[in-house]
Amino acid sequence: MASFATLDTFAERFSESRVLVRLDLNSPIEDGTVQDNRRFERHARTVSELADAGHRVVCLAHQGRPGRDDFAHLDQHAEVLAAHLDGSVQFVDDVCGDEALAAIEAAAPGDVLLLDNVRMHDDELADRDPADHADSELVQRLAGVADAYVNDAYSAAHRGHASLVGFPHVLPAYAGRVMETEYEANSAIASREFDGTVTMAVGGTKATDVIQVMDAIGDKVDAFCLGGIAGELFLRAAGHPVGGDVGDSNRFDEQWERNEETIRAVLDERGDQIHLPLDLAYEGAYGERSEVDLWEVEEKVTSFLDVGGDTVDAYRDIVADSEAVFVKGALGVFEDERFADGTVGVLEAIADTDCFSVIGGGDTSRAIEMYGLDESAFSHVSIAGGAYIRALTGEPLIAVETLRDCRPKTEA
Ligand SMILES: Nc1ncnc2c1ncn2[C@@H]1O[C@H](COP(=O)(O)OP(=O)(O)O)[C@@H](O)[C@H]1O
Ligand SMILES: O=C(OP(=O)(O)O)[C@H](O)COP(=O)(O)O
Repeated sequence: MASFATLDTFAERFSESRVLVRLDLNSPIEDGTVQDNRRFERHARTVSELADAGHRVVCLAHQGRPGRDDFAHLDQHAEVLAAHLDGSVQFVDDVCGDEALAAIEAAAPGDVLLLDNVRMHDDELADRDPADHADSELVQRLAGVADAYVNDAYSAAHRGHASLVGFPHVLPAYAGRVMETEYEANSAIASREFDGTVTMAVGGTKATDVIQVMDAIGDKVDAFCLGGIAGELFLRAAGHPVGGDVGDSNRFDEQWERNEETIRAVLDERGDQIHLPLDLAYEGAYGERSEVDLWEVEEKVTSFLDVGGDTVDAYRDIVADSEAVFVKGALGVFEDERFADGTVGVLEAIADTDCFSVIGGGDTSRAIEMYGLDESAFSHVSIAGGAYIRALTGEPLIAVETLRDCRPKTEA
């Protein structure tokens, strides 16, 4: 059991408090617009529970990574979050400066504030252990105007960043409803045994997250079906001239350098479990979806945006024969209908069987409503990606560990 304190005990101890609530609102941004997704809807339940009880709710969250094109302020996030609440959300254009402190001090019972992207403050991503993060300016200044801290950001709980691990050392700390339910669901899955084939479809952009735990998950998974960035990186290790950056792309070479050794080792040891794309899809000269057989690729000159039709058929067959299927990340750029075949093909194949299934990846679950699939066809739709696959290996999540280790003494 997690044995962290939850909002049940928070409610017994605090009234009309100033509470810092760490959410994970990290979202896709298309043409400059933040896309609504399950993270807003689920975190809104935690925020509503606290605001309705009369607490002053001060939300902290991040968006993207510095230097990436999805690194952004959180003004739009405040609007999207407000749309899921009965009341409004005041965006504060500051992380922990005087403006932020003044806004927190001026908040009235039931108010909801969202501070700016915590990754805009250098302390957030500094390479420190949790106790040192607790001494940082970011944590000290905000803790000085707050009564308690709630961590609801399960999907970022694998990161040891200041706003995730610093506050429990200096404030009474509780798990929010999303943290509690995702933790329970994913821990239960980790301890479950399956008799038949267990398959994991792996895609998305954060190949590093999955590659780093693939060896550990490999003992539980019989078949990996690879697509997205990870698929191409494994193809590169297998000797194909793909898996590198072309044009403006900056997803491949950096992840290849960080993970080449691990990818080669995993391929060597677990080659029989790994299914790689047989063909790939790209945008043709007239904007149409075009496909190329893997063996015909002599040089990568354009970005591949999906797995090809033969691959989709092969992966569908594997899913159809599976007793459990886990999805981590989309197999292609499903937001563009032309490149949704891989992602949607696998999701449809899962929905057509009665296998146990978990769909994870910050963005991937959006494909469920975008393509008219029924959420009830899946056993669990997680709003986490990297955190959920780590949980499947049984590896601890640092922010969960910190909540547990710093559990308020009155509730031990
Ligand atoms: N070949 C690809 N090239 C670029 N982006 C891709 C590719 N395949 C999948 N994606 C993107 O990956 C995202 C899925 O991300 P997500 O499920 O959150 O996993 P991750 O957290 O690993 O990025 C989607 O937005 C999709 O557009
Ligand atoms: O979206 C997230 O993770 P996910 O894509 O693995 O679900 C979290 O917000 C963590 O973000 P990060 O991977 O930039 O640290």
